[in-house]
Amino acid sequence: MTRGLGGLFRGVQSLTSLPATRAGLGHPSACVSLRTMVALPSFLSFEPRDFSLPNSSWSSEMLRLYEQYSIQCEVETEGGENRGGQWQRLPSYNRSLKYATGGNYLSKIIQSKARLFTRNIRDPGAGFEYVVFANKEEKRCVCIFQAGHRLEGPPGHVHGGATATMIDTVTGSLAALLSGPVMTANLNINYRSAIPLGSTVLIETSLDSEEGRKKFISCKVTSTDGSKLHTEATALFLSINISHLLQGG
Ligand SMILES: CCCCCCCCCCCCCCCC(=O)SCCNC(=O)CCNC(=O)[C@H](O)C(C)(C)COP(=O)(O)OP(=O)(O)OC[C@H]1O[C@@H](n2cnc3c(N)ncnc32)[C@H](O)[C@@H]1OP(=O)(O)O
Repeated sequence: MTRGLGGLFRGVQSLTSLPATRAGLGHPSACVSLRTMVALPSFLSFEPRDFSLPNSSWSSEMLRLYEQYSIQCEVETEGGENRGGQWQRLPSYNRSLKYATGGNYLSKIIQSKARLFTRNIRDPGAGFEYVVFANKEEKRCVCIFQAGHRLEGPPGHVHGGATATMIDTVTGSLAALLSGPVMTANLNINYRSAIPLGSTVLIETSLDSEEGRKKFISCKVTSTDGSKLHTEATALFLSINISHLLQGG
């Protein structure tokens, strides 16, 4: 499931090799439990839901664009090599640590009730429906976003905070794809025209420049045909050591 995302969260992956106490598991026996859980027979194993796959709520426009980018995605050959397209679809679970463990158990143990903000509404179509495609070579991402009825701000339109959340998510995904664990240091947003609830929009983001631990990224939210500009933003992400978060951020 994490095919093609090998380098995505290098720093996070090292979590899996942390001693139990540093990984926040609290008790040394947690190491044993983790090993036990990994050894569970497959019929008992936990299969996480990848929320970035099509569901019944997706509009025809969302499906069309999903198809358009999917056919440009890399494919894994029988020999296990990645070949083909320049794009990759980023999987999306309801815990971000699942990216790093291929959807496995670690994230169930640490802060078991925590959920990724954008993926905590399970009712299809009610909240943030989106899929992110990344082009690592060109250092850019495209997100197809369909805003559900629970994201209302002004009547019939998307809440500015929901738009900001999506901008943070897509720019953050690009920054993490390029350099591992990051945190948003700065986000500047200009709202140009309101987004109708239920509509499908494109969130396009690209790397402007980098300087040491800093990644400067810009972002545009437009109608799917590009004719209407909804929002423009710039963001600064700083690479962090994962211990920054484990020690309380
Ligand atoms: C985490 C891994 C999970 C991966 C799974 C990903 C899953 C993928 C999908 C989800 C994607 C979602 C993405 C959401 C991302 C968030 O929403 S993160 C949450 C919101 N952000 C925060 O809470 C951050 C809070 N702030 C902090 O923790 C710290 O201030 C920071 C940002 C880590 C920086 O602290 P620091 O590392 O000590 O850096 P510091 O030494 O202060 O500054 C270093 C340099 O940056 C500059 N700088 C620092 N802050 C600023 C600023 N605000 N403005 C301008 N310059 C600044 C400094 O001036 C300095 O510059 P130089 O002097 O070197 O030229």
